[in-house]
Amino acid sequence: MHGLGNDFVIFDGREDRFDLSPDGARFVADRHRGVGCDQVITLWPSNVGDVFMRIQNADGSEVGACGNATRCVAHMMLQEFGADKITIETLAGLLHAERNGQQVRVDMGEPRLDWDQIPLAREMDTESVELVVGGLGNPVAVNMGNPHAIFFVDSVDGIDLEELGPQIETHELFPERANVSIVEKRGPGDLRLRVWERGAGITQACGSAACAAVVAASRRGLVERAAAIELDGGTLVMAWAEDNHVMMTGDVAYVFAGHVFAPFNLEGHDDRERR
Ligand SMILES: N[C@@H](CCC[C@H](N)C(=O)O)C(=O)O
Repeated sequence: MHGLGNDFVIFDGREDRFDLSPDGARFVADRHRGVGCDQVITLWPSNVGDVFMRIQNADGSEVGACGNATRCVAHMMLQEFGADKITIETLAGLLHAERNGQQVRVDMGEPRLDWDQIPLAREMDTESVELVVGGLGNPVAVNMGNPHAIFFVDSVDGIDLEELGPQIETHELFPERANVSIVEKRGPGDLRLRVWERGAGITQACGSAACAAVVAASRRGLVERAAAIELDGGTLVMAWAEDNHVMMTGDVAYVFAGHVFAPFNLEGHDDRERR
């Protein structure tokens, strides 16, 4: 599936508890050798929600949050259960999702804003982080179940995110690395966002980055706790509600790729050569 072009391979491991190693996830996500995706998602049974969603980045790392995959999995489960609401457990907590017409709305939970919750390497104001890399400086840091650095710029065009993204992702200030966003205010309640994702690189969209962006822009007084966020792959409607929860609404899409799996041994080995 994909959410605004941020694409996923989703394994249903609810019955056999299918478990993919970091190497296996890297292989599946590889766009040349494997199927190719930004994140690999595995569904497991949950004791507290309708389903547990495991998230592995294209580099094999396991993470706590993925907004776009949450919408996709929510849509699958809403269809399967014939329900209007669903709960999804992740490493970061229990998320609630519901139908919103053809779209899915997810309560992405509460942002964490203290320096040691991001986490940063040392104490500082997360609304103005002491960091300058290339032409980018003073990001807002937000944790949405995963760490985000949000840089506000006059124009997102012409910024070399391929060059600066990895430098910031792996900067010593972020002991767990960081997702890196550049945000331009295009109008009242209208933000343009480009993202370099931790463990995946440039993606067409990042739901948790959109959450972090509406929180960061609100803290800086650029929006009034709500925004339409325009990503490379489409638009997400975001709100940071008065109860401190971040609400995300957007599209999902199915990509039927079952036949692509046939040549692969999913333990992480490509056995096409033997066939
Ligand atoms: N694409 C996701 C975020 C996936 C995880 C992220 N790369 C991380 O390492 O934290 C989204 O839509 O939120």
